Amino acid sequence: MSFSNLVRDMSFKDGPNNSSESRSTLSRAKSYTSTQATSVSIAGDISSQLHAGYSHPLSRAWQAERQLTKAMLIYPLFITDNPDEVTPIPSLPNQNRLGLNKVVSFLQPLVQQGLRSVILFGVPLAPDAKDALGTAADDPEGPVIQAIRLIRRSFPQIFIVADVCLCEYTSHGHCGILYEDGSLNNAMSVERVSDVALAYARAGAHCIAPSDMNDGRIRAIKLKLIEEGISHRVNLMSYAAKFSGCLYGPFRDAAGSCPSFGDRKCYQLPPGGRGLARRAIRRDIDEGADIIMVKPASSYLDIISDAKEIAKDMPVAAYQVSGEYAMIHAGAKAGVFDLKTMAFESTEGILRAGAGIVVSYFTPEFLKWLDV
Ligand SMILES: NCc1[nH]cc(CCC(=O)O)c1CC(=O)O
Ligand SMILES: [Zn+2]
Ligand SMILES: [Zn+2]
Repeated sequence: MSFSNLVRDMSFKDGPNNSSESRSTLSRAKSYTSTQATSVSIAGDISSQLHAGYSHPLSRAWQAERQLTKAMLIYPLFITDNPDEVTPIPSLPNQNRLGLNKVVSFLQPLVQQGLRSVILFGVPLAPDAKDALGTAADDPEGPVIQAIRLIRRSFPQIFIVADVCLCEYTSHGHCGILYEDGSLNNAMSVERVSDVALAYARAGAHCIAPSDMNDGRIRAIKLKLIEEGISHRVNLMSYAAKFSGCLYGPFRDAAGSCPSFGDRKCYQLPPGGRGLARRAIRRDIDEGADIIMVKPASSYLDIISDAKEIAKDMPVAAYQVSGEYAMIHAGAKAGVFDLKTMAFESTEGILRAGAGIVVSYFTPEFLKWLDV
């Protein structure tokens, strides 16, 4: 057995009960080494000793630059226009669509456990709710605007993020307004999206998070907030690096926002597009974003790390999206791993990459798990 193998072997005996055994094993290892490999210096021996850093849960926790805290979590909520509804979302285990009358009782226990922030998505269910312009998005009687008002009244300490997009409200399910040939009319979309953003901000949202991905939307929203005189109290979180891919399926189920034709590849980033992501991050900083978001999270840790490098003086958020959450649940159900362990491991990866804010469907669980 080589010296390094022998030492690695010893790593399983590092509990307090094994310390004397470990010491004697170490001296045996040393004498073995001194006859077999005299070139190993004492300095080499010292620098090879790392396990002291992870022999105790607290010294293990200290190895992380950033440890998950409740304040880092934003919890996604799906609000319907059907006031008494609480409907489980089949593809998103443990998540529900909520009607307005259910929001307060649903949030109450979570707020007590330390919930600090929610991100709101509207889910119009009424049969005539959708049209080509997504008119319902900023309906003053619509679920998002009503939920913003309600949550501000009921839980003044909660930081309310309003996702802004048209896809939940357009008849075609795309994230903007379309030309007749079905392609995205960027100019009209930006105009519409920024109007919706302004409506959410006026209603009292602390943070506007446009996920539509139209070019120039951050600047347009920022200018409208300034013009309105509310830019000092409304934070702008850009989904700057949002990749197209197959991880949004359960969300589109939940929000009823699946495009009726085509896909979103012409306005969300291609999964290999690291350079485009870096350009989008720089652009959105220039246009006035206050927080940069990367989405999805776990398959895009390099992008999170790029975001932290490019936006080093800003908070960076990561969205562990519906498909990632559903995958972890499926894996746990199949016995691949333990749910809680994997929820922590995936989130720690996201923090390690550079995020300081995590949008997570695990938020209610984390609020409990972080207490013990
Ligand atoms: N613009 C819609 C939107 N806003 C947030 C998500 C994804 C969230 C998730 O999957 O959890 C999506 C889906 C999409 O772009 O199709
Ligand atoms: Zn959208
Ligand atoms: Zn959206």
